[in-house]
Amino acid sequence: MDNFVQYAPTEVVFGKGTEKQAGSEVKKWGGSRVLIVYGGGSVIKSGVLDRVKRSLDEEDIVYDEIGGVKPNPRLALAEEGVKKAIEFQADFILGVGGGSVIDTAKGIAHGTANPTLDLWEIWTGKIPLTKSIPVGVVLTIAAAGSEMSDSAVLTNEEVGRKVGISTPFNRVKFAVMNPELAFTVPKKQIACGVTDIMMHTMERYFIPGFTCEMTDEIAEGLLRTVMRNGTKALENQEDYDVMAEIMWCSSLSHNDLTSCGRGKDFSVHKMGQALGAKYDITHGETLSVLWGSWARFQYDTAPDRFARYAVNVMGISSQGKSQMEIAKEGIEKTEEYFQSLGMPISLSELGIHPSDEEIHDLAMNATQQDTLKLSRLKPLSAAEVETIYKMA
Ligand SMILES: NC(=O)c1ccc[n+]([C@@H]2O[C@H](COP(=O)([O-])OP(=O)(O)OC[C@H]3O[C@@H](n4cnc5c(N)ncnc54)[C@H](O)[C@@H]3O)[C@@H](O)[C@H]2O)c1
Repeated sequence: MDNFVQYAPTEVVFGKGTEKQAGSEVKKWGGSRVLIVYGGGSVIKSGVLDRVKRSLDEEDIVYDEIGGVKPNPRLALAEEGVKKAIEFQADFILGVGGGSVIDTAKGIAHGTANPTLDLWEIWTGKIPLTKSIPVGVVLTIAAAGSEMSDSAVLTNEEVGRKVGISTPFNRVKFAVMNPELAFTVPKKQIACGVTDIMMHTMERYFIPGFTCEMTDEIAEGLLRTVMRNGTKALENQEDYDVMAEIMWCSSLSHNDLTSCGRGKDFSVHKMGQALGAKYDITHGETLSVLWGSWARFQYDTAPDRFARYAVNVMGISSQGKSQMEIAKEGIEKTEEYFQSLGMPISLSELGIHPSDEEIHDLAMNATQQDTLKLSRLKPLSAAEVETIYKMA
């Protein structure tokens, strides 16, 4: 087991009706002037935004708001939010929505605390982030895990890049999670969410060289739970217990519990972000499209790890088979599971047929111009990443 620090400071307020506690949570964490951030209107239609506002009123907390966050959230809207927050003298940012809203809220908080600095320069690491203002979240979809993660992802449309920033300042103060709020999530988004939750766990699992029994058992249990309930949610998404399991998996998959003693990789995410920035594809789809090709390209470097996954997560029988055979079956069964959710496992299923030049650009983008070796299984150069894109 490698040395590690486990830091997951977010207060989780989980269960039915908990959005009514948003106001008291904001007050508890010192907020008195709040900028509410939300997306395309589902929170208006469902009435959740009104309930959240009422709970702020009850605590005499004043607020302003910014809506219109889109999936693959844009830097430009976060910058608009920073302006609004500064004008309003906001001391707290409250995101009501999913990963796109939460990441925008995090961006607005960082920009508001650093009004003289350029947000994109902070985002890309050119300027170190040394302070922010507090963020709270009312989650409406189980997927990204941003409600407990140390990361946030924004797309800069001007330069065509989708970039994530990891920092302790991205840990939100509280996350209100009422699974009932996710009953209205479209089926495609539920499937994308389950895929993303799986990938957050798998990107911490396929790292060879460490013995981490407890961490492995948690990860394998999480994967089995989210897969079982993912299938059930597509049959009946208004089953509270099913949605509750998925929502809790979403947070645990990305609060670093499953990296303890092993760390994380996130190469599939990096390759997926390059795809998301270029083609504006839903995040979960970028992952289901790439994972099988990523795994086939390098499972021979850690067949024991892939075989363990195949047996313990995908339920493959090991009898009479070599580790390589078991590992390969595990990859195939994972792709079959993605397909059972209606997720694509190749780019062509999304109608995307990139040219060689476009694939080269994607690989250069994902590897930061071939300066970043992706993957902790086999450090992948830009040329190898190109091969994986071609396989996908
Ligand atoms: N910060 C992180 O740790 C992290 C991790 C993974 C992914 N991400 C990023 O998060 C984004 C994806 O976030 P997401 O998967 O949570 O989805 P999302 O926030 O993009 O939302 C997906 C869609 O579902 C809709 N929606 C949300 N809640 C709804 C509800 N209750 N009813 C009806 N519709 C609803 C949204 O309006 C949107 O159209 C991507 O940009 C991805 O790169 C961030």
